[in-house]
Amino acid sequence: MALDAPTQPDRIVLTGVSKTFGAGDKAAGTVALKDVNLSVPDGAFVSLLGPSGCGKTTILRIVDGLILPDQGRVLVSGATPKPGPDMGFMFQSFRLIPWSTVRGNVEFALAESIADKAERRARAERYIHLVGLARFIDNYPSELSGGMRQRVALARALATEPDILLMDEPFASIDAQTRELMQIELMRLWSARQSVALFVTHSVDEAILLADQVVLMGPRPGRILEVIDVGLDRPRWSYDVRAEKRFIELRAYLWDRIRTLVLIDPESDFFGRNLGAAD
Ligand SMILES: Nc1ncnc2c1ncn2[C@@H]1O[C@H](COP(=O)(O)OP(=O)(O)OP(=O)(O)O)[C@@H](O)[C@H]1O
Repeated sequence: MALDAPTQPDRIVLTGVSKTFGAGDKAAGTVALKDVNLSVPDGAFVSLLGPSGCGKTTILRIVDGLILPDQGRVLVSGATPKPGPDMGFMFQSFRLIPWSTVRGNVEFALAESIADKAERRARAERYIHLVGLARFIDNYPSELSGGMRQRVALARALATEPDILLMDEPFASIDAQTRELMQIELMRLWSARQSVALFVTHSVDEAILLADQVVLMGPRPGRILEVIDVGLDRPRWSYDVRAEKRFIELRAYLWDRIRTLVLIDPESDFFGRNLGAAD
């Protein structure tokens, strides 16, 4: 993927990556990724968009080193990826420590990277405040709503201030108003640090709003169909980006592509439906 500054080194590189789950002697398995090539330059924010089951999460898990590809090569910062404090991730199945408070959950994530207790506490408080949970800092996860728990997980992922952020639908169960505020906070943090972000979302608007590039993925077997440069000015919170002609065109284009992909996927619940036709 070329950015405005072509001299930027690629921070994440996937070359010919394929992954099949559950392939055994008898079972053929599920092909999650097929020959995926992706290069993410330093400082880029990339959204992964595509129908359910197209392999978006699998890409994140391969990039963070939690699963290995069957074929192909993955390089993160020039080396084989492995989880560590330079990588922050927030997955759909984020797990909070139930017997620990909001503060305790975020501080725990910092245990490895910040030795000084006071510094760790200050950092945790800063991010808990940032996700709007200052009033709930001493509450336990069971005392929070689903969206609030998701915000704790977000604070935990951001607090380590990682060079690479891997986020799997981090705002999925957050209410619409809070989600907009969280998007702005994420953009602010990302632009201050210029870390690399790989962001999975089902929201076309969110994908465009946040990213430098939108990677459109196709249904099974998971492939990258297109990489689109968003090309909207930053900072995007300083103007009504959704009213821009470019935003409206991109949204219409991506919606049309995704709708078509869902309707032609035989494994989709909406396969073959004539959506939009009058009854
Ligand atoms: N651990 C696993 N074992 C078996 N199959 C798996 C596993 N993980 C993923 N898959 C399958 O691989 C395919 C890709 O899954 P993945 O979660 O990457 O898709 P996705 O695009 O993130 O989906 P969604 O948008 O619904 O979260 C799917 O068919 C899924 O069922």
